[in-house]
Amino acid sequence: MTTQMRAIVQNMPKAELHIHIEGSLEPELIFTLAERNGVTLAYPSVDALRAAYAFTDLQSFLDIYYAGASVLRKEQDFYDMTAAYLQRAQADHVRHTEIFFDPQTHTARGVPMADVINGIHRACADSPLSASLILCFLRHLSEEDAIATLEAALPYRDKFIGVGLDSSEVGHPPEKFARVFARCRDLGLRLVAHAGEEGPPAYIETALDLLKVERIDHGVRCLEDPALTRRLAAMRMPLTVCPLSNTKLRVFDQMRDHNLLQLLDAGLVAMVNSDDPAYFGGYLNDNFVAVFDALPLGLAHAHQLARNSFEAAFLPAPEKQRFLDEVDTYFSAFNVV
Ligand code: HPA
Ligand SMILES: [Zn+2]
Repeated sequence: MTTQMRAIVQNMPKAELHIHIEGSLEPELIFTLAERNGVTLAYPSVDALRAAYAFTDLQSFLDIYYAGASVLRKEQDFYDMTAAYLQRAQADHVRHTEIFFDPQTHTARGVPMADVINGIHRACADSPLSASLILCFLRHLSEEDAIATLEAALPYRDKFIGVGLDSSEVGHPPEKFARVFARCRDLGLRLVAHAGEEGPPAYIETALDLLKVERIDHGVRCLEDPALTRRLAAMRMPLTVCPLSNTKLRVFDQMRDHNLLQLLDAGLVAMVNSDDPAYFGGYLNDNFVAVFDALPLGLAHAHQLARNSFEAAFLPAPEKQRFLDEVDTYFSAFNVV
């Protein structure tokens, strides 16, 4: 990528729609919080912890990700983690972000739901960024556990806009959560699910048909099924693609093997996200630079990715339009609108 192209992509207004807040916990903050809370870590130093970030698949990452999250105990811990992410996102010209959080990881350790949600929400309220929260159910746990988690979160219903589904995908298909997603739909919550990251295209189909999700997180394996790909394009179903995550977790061996360009060429509403930036080697602009360096993507693709990020956002129509206009105005300086 040229220096000019790099600057254009870094400075363009964008939305981030696939970021797990626990995945923004940097090793330095893990050690600070461990000390503050009297938690003993299995690693003697920041460098030793960082050295353990050598993943072979999703599960090998999740084991370390849940261990890192164990230092989060108090409302202020959740606040500090979220405030750090929001500051970093601002530096990457993120205008709007929809943040995933995994309450079961914390409530299982005895942290009150109130402290999880209030800490993350308070940091969002204190930030100049537009930010909303999406509560994710851990799919390796039971649907009963997800239902109990939803009930525990309902007193804070005004502090999150939707629900998602994450953690170990293979062996935990969307249909396992059909009833809790139906309940969330009745409550007026927005619905998303991780599907087609490590799992087969059939999981994308059941996420659409049985969970009735409005976005697919990852979804990169859809291209294995041409009929599904056409369906996703026709319904303008967004895919929240995470390039650095996909290479670190070996969904693709190398960035030059990533299918982002094929997804865009198929007419899919794909955009770039960071997933778990503290673990995968970078925040949103690092993902843009990595994928633009490896693939033949140009100015028109950058414009499309920025537009897609706002089109896919759960924002009221006037706000969404203002962001889309901001994107078009930004790119009009380069003659590609
Ligand atoms: O990429 C992911 N996939 C599934 N679960 C997750 N939890 C954090 N990141 C991920
Ligand atoms: Zn994810």
